[in-house]
Amino acid sequence: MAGHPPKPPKQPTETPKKQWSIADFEIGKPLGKGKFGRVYLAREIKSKYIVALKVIFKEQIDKYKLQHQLRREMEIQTSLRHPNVLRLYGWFHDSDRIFFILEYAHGGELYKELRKTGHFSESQAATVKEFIIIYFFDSICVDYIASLAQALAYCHEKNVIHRDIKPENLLLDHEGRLKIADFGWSVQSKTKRHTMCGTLDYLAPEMVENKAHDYAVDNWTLGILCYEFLFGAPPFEAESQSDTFRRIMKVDLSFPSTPVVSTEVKSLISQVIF
Ligand SMILES: Nc1ncnc2c1ncn2[C@@H]1O[C@H](COP(=O)(O)OP(=O)(O)OP(=O)(O)O)[C@@H](O)[C@H]1O
Repeated sequence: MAGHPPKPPKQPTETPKKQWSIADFEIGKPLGKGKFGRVYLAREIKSKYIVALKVIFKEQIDKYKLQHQLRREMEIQTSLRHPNVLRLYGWFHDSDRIFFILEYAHGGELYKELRKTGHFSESQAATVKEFIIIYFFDSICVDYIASLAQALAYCHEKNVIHRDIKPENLLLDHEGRLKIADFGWSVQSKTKRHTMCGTLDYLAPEMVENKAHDYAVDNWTLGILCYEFLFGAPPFEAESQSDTFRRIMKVDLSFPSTPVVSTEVKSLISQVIF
């Protein structure tokens, strides 16, 4: 079951209007556990295509009244097609569970990679030139920040705001390519939104204050992640949530003396986190 076929014979979506069921899959090892269910490695029996099957318990969804959020996640993630956005091929359900058929990210969480190394070198995170080119002039991406910037630019073009970009929601495929996952907090909207969501450390001031916000909140997070990739911790980390809140509101940004990071990159981060 383990392993990833280099050239899958057929993707689950290629059969039009197929009604999937659990009988179509062989279930393999557990890949992880989320708040509302578990994720398993799985293989579609007919095509032998390897996927990740996310199993969510309806009881939990009902309990926390998350039906709308889940439907939004399904609709948004199925509609997105970008090399750095994790594919949601389809979904199905039985009497008590909902199943998401997801692209399998063989490399797991970027978060674990970050925790292993402590921080990335500047060239791993992205060169300032590449970052600017990718984000503002839409050129080729070479690494994490650049990939993320490009994927976010794509989402924003489609009026999708992710709103919960953080290392835990970034997965890596078998080639180490970054994939944005977990569109549970995302919205598709041209107008400003009001819902407070996401993890405090990565939230923009307008989000922590529960004010109207738009795609700029994802760009803010890009700056936060760039900082975390380079220094190993997000810039406004504090002992308590209220201290983090205060630091975000003041944009209390400082750069540690080590690891050594170029002035250009520091200045870029300061500009993104304005
Ligand atoms: N497509 C995938 N490929 C490989 N591993 C995955 C995939 N999706 C999830 N995982 C693993 O399973 C874990 C749980 O994923 P899941 O999306 O359920 O949880 P989560 O990120 O905590 O989301 P939520 O906040 O919605 O509970 C992830 O942290 C990751 O390690």
